[in-house]
Amino acid sequence: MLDSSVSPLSSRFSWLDLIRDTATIRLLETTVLPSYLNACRWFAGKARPQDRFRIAFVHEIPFRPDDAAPDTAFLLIVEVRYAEGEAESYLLPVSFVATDRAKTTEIPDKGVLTAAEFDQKTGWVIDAIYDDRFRQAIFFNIVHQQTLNQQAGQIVCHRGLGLADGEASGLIVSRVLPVDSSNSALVYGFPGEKETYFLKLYRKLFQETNPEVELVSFLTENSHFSHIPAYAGSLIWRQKTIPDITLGMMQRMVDNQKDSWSQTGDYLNDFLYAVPHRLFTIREEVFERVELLGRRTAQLHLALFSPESGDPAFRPESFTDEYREFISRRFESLLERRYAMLIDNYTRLDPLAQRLAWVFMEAKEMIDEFVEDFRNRPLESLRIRIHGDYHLGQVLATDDDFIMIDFEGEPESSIVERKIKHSPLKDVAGMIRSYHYAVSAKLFGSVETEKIAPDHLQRVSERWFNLIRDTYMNAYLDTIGSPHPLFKNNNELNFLLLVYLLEKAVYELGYEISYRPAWVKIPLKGIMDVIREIEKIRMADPNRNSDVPRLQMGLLQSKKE
Ligand SMILES: Nc1ncnc2c1ncn2[C@@H]1O[C@H](COP(=O)(O)OP(=O)(O)O)[C@@H](O)[C@H]1O
Ligand SMILES: O=P(O)(O)O[C@H]1O[C@H](CO)[C@@H](O[C@H]2O[C@H](CO)[C@@H](O)[C@H](O)[C@H]2O)[C@H](O)[C@H]1O
Repeated sequence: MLDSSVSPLSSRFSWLDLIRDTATIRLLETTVLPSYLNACRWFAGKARPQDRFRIAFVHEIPFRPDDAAPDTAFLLIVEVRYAEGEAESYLLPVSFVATDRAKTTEIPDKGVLTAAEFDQKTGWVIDAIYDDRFRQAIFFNIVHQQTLNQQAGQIVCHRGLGLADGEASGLIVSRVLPVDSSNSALVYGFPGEKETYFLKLYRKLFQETNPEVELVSFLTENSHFSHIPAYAGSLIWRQKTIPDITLGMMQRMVDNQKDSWSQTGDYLNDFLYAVPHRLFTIREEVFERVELLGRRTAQLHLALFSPESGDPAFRPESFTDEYREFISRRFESLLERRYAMLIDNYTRLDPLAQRLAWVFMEAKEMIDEFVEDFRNRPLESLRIRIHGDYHLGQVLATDDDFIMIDFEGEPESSIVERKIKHSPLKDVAGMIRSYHYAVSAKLFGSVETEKIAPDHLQRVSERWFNLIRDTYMNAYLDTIGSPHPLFKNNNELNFLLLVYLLEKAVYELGYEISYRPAWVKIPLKGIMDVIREIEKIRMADPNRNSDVPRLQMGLLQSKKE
């Protein structure tokens, strides 16, 4: 599998001296890393013109001495500079696997950086996640809470409550989880038993503790919340003068068959098959699952609502002027970008999406007025830390329950933005949008319904969605209990839910124009539902500004209607 005809990178130094080997570092920066990173799924800079790859720091993670000779992996902190915009830093652990060892190690092609020769020893420089010695070393360091001194600061390993005392002292086996995502996942287990630990190695690094570590450790150690995989530890790069940088986090491994997006898709199949027969079927089991997710979501928010917390990061806050100004500005700028994207891509949209796009553009003034209302209206509900990127794909379905994962926040937001407290209704809106996606994607993307008129499909999916949304929402609110300081009253609750639903659907619109043009109508329909509600609120308000035009719903009719 490893191609021995590739001409190797050659150094007179030994691998252990990589930090001093400036010529090899240079060569890696100029010839190896650009092509390697651009082929990695987790490298987010592929679409940006790149200026330079620089190995900004090298940390050493010695292996445990299972060999006669000491050996080590290096954590490369690779800084990528672009023609425009901010530079980014990525974590790339590397190890050197000599030719004889390579024969007995399973290394996928995508894990090989280059063939190499160090001090006359030939072999391969690989992404160290594919080297069991590295995986073992990381696990050992977390279990034993090691601190490893480096040229720049320290690598500090923290052990969490999810790693039971004594449990991890025996032999452990490990592998790389074959999920291609924005990070890398390593899993660990005891021989002959189910895998027990899941370690996420973050690839894109931020100068701040990753919000995921803050939330998961708080939920495990402070709230004892059992519907996340318990926090088992983390890997931190600590320096005196700048905030901690999180390199990895370990949690308990969850035995799951699929995530809730796939599970909801399965449930929707029954519904889909009945549509051509003009039957409307939802099994009771589906309502029970949706109700359970509503309850679990509320329990998550109750676990994050911590008025007594000594930690200011988790203390509830009010809707300050700053917060409202920040959200309003971010929203206005998002709207501008989305209108521009729609205009640029209008001709690529299908007729239904085009009609929806028209109504959205015609409603601009009404939406502006709604955002302005959010900016100025007094609000007495509270804001807390939330999941931040909550949708069906972030909830694993176990046999009879749910486990929530991926607390990193919105991928497009900066790390500081991801730590801002919001109303938990932002998460609720994320899940509601996800149910809307699930039914729309199923009905509009399946052969069973391809001959059915889009307007009819729209009505059928709306019926399913309304029932599911209400089931989820009722279970959520029942569990939160009323009155609750998180939500001042029903008026505020309904208003805030509309704000976050609109924001989420407008965000999704950009994602779909860029990645799945056939799905653009899904967020546009979500936007439509919200602006209909806004219109109702306006009409009921005697002080409304009558200059703002009414919603042009007539534009939604297809010609034959
Ligand atoms: N604790 C866990 N136990 C088992 N599988 C998990 C666990 N956490 C995540 N996964 C699996 O790994 C995938 C990626 O995890 P996620 O947290 O979403 O990482 P990323 O931020 O890289 O998308 C998930 O979709 C899920 O299949
Ligand atoms: O999970 P990510 O953090 O990568 O989120 C991005 O991709 C999601 C798609 O995978 C996208 O989510 C949208 O599509 C989902 C179905 O594929 C749906 O369940 C979500 O409700 C919808 O928002 C997400 O917006 C994007 O940030």
